This record gives sequence, C-alpha cells and structure tokens, in this order.
Amino acid sequence: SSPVGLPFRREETVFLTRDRDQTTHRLRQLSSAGSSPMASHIILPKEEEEEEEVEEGLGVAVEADHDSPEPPRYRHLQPAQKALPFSATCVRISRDSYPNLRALRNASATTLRDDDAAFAKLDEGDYGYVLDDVQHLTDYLPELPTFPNPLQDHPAYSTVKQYFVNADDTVPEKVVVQKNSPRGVHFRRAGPRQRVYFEPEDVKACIVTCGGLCPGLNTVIRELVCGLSHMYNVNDVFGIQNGYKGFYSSNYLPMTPKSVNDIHKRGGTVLGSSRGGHDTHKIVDNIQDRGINQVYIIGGDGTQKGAYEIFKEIRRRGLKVAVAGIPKTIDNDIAVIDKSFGFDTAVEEAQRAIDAAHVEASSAENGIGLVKLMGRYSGFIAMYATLASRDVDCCLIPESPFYLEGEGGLFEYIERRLKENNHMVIVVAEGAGQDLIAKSIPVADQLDASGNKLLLDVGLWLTHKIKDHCKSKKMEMTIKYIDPTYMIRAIPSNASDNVYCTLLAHSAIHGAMAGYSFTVGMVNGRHAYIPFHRVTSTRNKVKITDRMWARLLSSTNQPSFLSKEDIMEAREAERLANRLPVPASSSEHTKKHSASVLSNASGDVQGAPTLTLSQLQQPAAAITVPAPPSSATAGTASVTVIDSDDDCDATGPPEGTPERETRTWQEAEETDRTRDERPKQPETPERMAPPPGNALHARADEAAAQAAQDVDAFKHDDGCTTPPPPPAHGSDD
Ligand SMILES: Nc1ncnc2c1ncn2[C@@H]1O[C@H](COP(=O)(O)OP(=O)(O)O)[C@@H](O)[C@H]1O
Ligand SMILES: O=P(O)(O)OC[C@H]1O[C@](O)(COP(=O)(O)O)[C@@H](O)[C@@H]1O
Ligand SMILES: [Mg+2]
Repeated sequence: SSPVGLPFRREETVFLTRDRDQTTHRLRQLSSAGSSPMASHIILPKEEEEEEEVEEGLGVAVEADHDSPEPPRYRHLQPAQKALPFSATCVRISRDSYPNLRALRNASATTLRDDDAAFAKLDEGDYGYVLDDVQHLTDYLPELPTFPNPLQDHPAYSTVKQYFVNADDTVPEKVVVQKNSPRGVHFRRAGPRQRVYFEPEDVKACIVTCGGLCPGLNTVIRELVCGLSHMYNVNDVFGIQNGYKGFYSSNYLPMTPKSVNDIHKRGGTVLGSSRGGHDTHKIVDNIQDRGINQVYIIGGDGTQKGAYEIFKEIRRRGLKVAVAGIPKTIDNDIAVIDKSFGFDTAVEEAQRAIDAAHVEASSAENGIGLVKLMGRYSGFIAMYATLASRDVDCCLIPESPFYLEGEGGLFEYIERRLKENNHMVIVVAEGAGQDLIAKSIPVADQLDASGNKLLLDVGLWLTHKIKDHCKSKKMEMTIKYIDPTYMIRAIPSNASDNVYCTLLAHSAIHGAMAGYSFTVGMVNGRHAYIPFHRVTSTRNKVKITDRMWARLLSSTNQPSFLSKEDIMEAREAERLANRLPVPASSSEHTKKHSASVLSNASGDVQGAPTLTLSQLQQPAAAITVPAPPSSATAGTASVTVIDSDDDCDATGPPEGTPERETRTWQEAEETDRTRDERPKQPETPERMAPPPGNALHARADEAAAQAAQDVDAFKHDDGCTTPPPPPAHGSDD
C-alpha cells in the first residue's frame, strides 16, 4: 500500500513525491499563503478532517478537476500574487471508499475452472488493489535456499542504479483511472531479483517452440541462450525439437551463444515447431529424467495452456522446476499483453501486398485489388495494415460482421467507390465473413491439431461474389486477388520486434531464476509475470465500439455495416464482458431493434453464391470480368463513425493498444449465440451466477456484500465515465 498511482488529467507538473509524508509536507508548504505562486491553486481538505485522513491517505494527487460536481468540502486558500495556469488537489481517500468489489470482479471476469481457481493467488490490498500473482517454487517447496543474484557482480549490470526490481513492484492492468477508480488488478513486475533460487552451475534449461510460425521466434531463442549465459553464467541449455512432442520423441539439441549467434537473421524457428503432441506426463517424465529445472516454452494460447498443465504436474511431483511461457501469436490475439512479438513485422510485410494490390487496381479500369491477411478470430493485422497503408478503401474483419447486398452493403459501396475513384483496395482478414460463406456452402467445422477452426477462403469467395455482382450490373471491372499467406510471418523480425523479443527473453530468464512460473508479457508498457490462466482463458479482439476501429472507418470511409442498434448491441456485449451494470437505456434499445440487425445480416442469403467448397480451396487467381459499360447507380451508403467513449472509460485499455476480450469462451459463445438467436433472452440471475465452488467468485461476493454499504462512495455523475458498481450479487451482469 505504498502511495503509488498519480493520475494526471493533463501533462502538467505537480509537486508530488511517491512518499505520502513528503507529499503532505510539500503541499502544506505550498499551501501557506505567499510561499509559492502555486498556492492559489492548492486545495487541501478541511483542517478537522486532516489528521484522520492523513493516516488513511493514499497520497493520490490529481490536477484540480474544475468540472467536478464534488461538494465543496475543501478549504480554498487565499489567492497568492501570481497564478499559474494549473492547479493541484490533494485527494485523501478513505479506505472505506475503495471496496475491492470492482477489482475482484475484473479479476474473476476470467471465470476460472475450479482446479485453476485452486491455483489462483490473489493478494488484496487497500483501495481496490488486487495482485493476480504467479506461482512460485516456495508455494510448494517452502524451505528452498536462495542465492545472491550473479548480476550484482556483472560488469555491465552492476553499474546500473537500482538494477534489481523491488520484490513488491507490480504493474496495473488498467492505467487509465479516475479519481474514484479502484486501483484494480495488478501483475508482478518482471525483472531481476536480488536473490535467486538457482545457482548458475545447477541450472539445466530447455527451450521449445510450438504452434504456427511468427517473426522473432529465433530472436527469442537466441536471447534466451545468450541471456542465460551472459547474465547468469548458465551454459547448460538445450533445444527441444519440433514442439511439445520433441520432449519425448527427439534428441535434445545443445545450444550455446555461438551456435545461435546468427539465427535471429532467419525466419521460422531453428528448433522446428508442431501442433498437437502435448502429453503432460510424458513431457514431465522427460523433464524429470533429464534433470531439467528451467523450461522455456514459446507458443500461442494452446501452448500456454500446455505450459500450465506441465507446471501443475511438476508441482504435483514436487520438482524444483520453473516454467516460463513466452506468448507467441501472429494474430496478436493473446489476452492481457499489449502486443505479441512479430506482429509489427507482419503488419509491415502486409504493406507490400497492399501496395501491389493498389498498383494493380489503379492501373486498370474499375480495378479492384483484394488482399487477404491472417487473422483467424481477430482482425488486428488487417486493421493495422489498413491504417498504416492509407490506400485501403475497405477493411473487413471477423469482429465486424458485414453484408453484401442492399443499402449500406459492400456491393453498394464498391459501386460508389469505383464511380468516384475508378479503383479500390479491399483488405479482408481470413476469419471475416465465415458465417456468410457457411450459409452458401454448408460445411462441418473442422479443427487443426492446435484446436483452431479451419477456415474457408473468404478472399476467393468474395472475389467470385464481387465478380458475379458486377456481371449482373453489367459493370466492366478487373479484380486481382492477392493472398500473401505465410509471407507475412515466415520472415525474420524487424528491428523493433528484435528488441521486444530480447526484452521478453530477458524478463523470462529473470523470472525463472527467481523461482517463478508464469507467462511473460508487456502490460501497459511494462514487463510483467502473468498467471497462465489469465492469458489462456480469453482472447484479444478488435473492439468495434472503440476509437481505433472508428479511426479506421474514418480513414477508409467505408460503411460500418452497423446500424445504431448494432452498436448498442456491441456495447451491451462489451458491458457483459466487463461485467458492468446495465445502463437502463442501452438494454431496452438493444432488445427493441435487434430484429433489424438480423434482416441486415441475412440480406445476402437471397443472392446465395454458387461457389463450391473445392473452388474455395483453389489457389488464388486473378479474375477479369469484361462487361459492357455500366449504368450502375451510385449507392448512398452512409458512414457511421462510432461515437466511442473509450476515453471516458476508466476500465478500458490504453488507446491504440489491442482491446482485450474479457469474456470467457463460454460467455463469448453465449453472447454470439444469443446474437444469432434473436429475440434475445434477458440475462437471468441463474445464468450469470458464479459456479459453485469457485473461490474467486466466492471472494468477490464476500467483497460485494461488504461493499454494499459503501456503494454510495462511487459517484458517477460525470455522465460518461465509470458506471456505478454492480449490485451486490451481480444478477444483472
Ligand atoms: N488445452 C491444451 N492443453 C495442452 N496443450 C495444448 C492445449 N491446446 C493446444 N495445446 C498445444 O499447444 C500447441 C500449439 O497451440 P498454439 O500455441 O495455440 O499454436 P497455434 O495457435 O499457432 O497453432 C500444440 O502443441 C498443442 O498440442
Ligand atoms: O497454416 P497454419 O500453419 O495452420 O497457420 C495459419 C494460421 O495460423 C495463424 O497465423 C494463427 O496462428 P497464431 O497462433 O500465431 O496466432 C492464423 O492467422 C492462420 O490462419
Ligand atoms: Mg492457438
């Protein structure tokens, strides 16, 4: 409960320190009239409240909020000679005004399975602070000895002031807060500790890469090998070949700084990778038999689930082994972390495909360039590549359903755009429009060995649909379909990803040496150790009610394919995902208009395409459709720029970072299902009630009961910000 957290409304200097007493002292000094030109703007609590509140105070200070409807319970000082254009308020927060309810609810939003809940390590603090902590060797081996960190004698690192992180440092999941926001969920800060749980000569480490490729895998491998050797003098490092199954089916590959020296210049992974092959017992048997005590696992959501299973088995056997997960995904859809390594590189490479599409399109009469980019469930690559390029006229992603025919549909927009500009570029994420394709070509869902849904080729399908439409309208046009597929991920990482990979590897090494088991990642710009369950129970998705998507719509000028009702519905889904209380108007609105959304979405069914499954599996092809000059009418599609309130949302992630889908899989499926099965059923207390035996929910409810009396402490009268706290038992969320 050290006085951290200084939320500033604007970038102005405020005389504060991290120390509460110093801060109070400084403010008192400043507040004595004439002592400083700032004094006119210092506001302190009334004298009589001061003693008690100093005791209880958090030391949070914000620039004065002149619009705040806060009752005048402050003593305003006499103006001094000079006024500065800013002011400060020392806000003393009583413990009671910060029940842990919201924070606990956020933590429990990833509804844990019972066995995971048993492993959850939540540490509560004052003012709604929750540490969602990671596993440590001493959780089950309490008597382990510690050793001084060899970095303190390292010629490079020993010169760094405060090189070791404070054992109590934590990183907040949300950094945008308001005066009365609880401090929320935090993760343990990554970095070197003063004491470690392994002696360098005793460490035997192994590295494995699993799942699909991603730029930067080799850089992470290189930096793990070099970091272990250069920072901690650990030289017994092995590579596991071809993914999880390599633990028990291949020879281990000795790795040295020399053998990995150049690998970051190559794409892919020198260790090989695979999907499937996770056999917990066989893997841990091999770890045990070979005396491995640090396991570095690089891979996606499935891989991190596997890492967690491995950790649990290690713990069950009482082995002194640390498990460090380094999250990998080209789609950037792993929860909690700001960004996955290799994502920037992929977006950069995607520019080349978009450029080619633009050249082709702009060199033809009524030319259309269509580019398909990776993004199975999340459209981040398509969205960022579109925003970066500025040549794209339309971006389609899985999160934003679209339709082809009718007013506001894709065809209408294409006709208008060609008429206006004679060419256009469309970017489509591979997971977009799958529901539309499925309506025309019913096919049973198939999964790959990682559990990923196999997709139909939306690019090829769209190419045929556009071609057919133009033919029916007698429009001459040329369409070129470009599918760069693996070209955006089978490449070496760029400079910034290289640095990111290095930091991830180093953070992973420091954490393993300190005895933790975790997934490492950057959270709001700081590296943190995240519990495995937090990164695997939800998936990042583009939030279409947020400013980033609005920016995209505004930059492409494309239709949003959303009615106001859709937007309300999306917000409702988000509210559910964040377990926030119902804004009365929103749910009414959603129910009233839900039927119209359905009719929009199904508008395409009449014009069902005649493509076959085998056609969709054909290689990409350029298709030219000559036709007589058109009399096509320009559409009147209107652009809906979503009125996002993310800047007002104290619970939202920072602007421009991927939005996190905080729904559980069950909730996500449930929400998506109810979206399709209109009219929507109201949420019942039963359905949303916490499952019995879930410790986290029990704690949340306990906190809720306690917080019930303090509910008034949450004042949300600014009209657009943090909603009031949910009712005590969460029946409406
Ligand atoms: N629930 C699970 N438990 C353990 N391992 C899993 C689980 N799901 C997937 N895996 C393993 O994760 C690995 C790859 O999945 P993932 O990391 O998601 O890669 P990708 O999504 O690129 O295919 C595979 O080895 C797979 O067997
Ligand atoms: O053909 P593969 O190897 O299955 O990989 C393709 C798929 O992997 C993905 O890149 C996702 O993998 P990630 O686990 O890296 O996010 C998808 O975008 C793509 O459809
Ligand atoms: Mg995966």
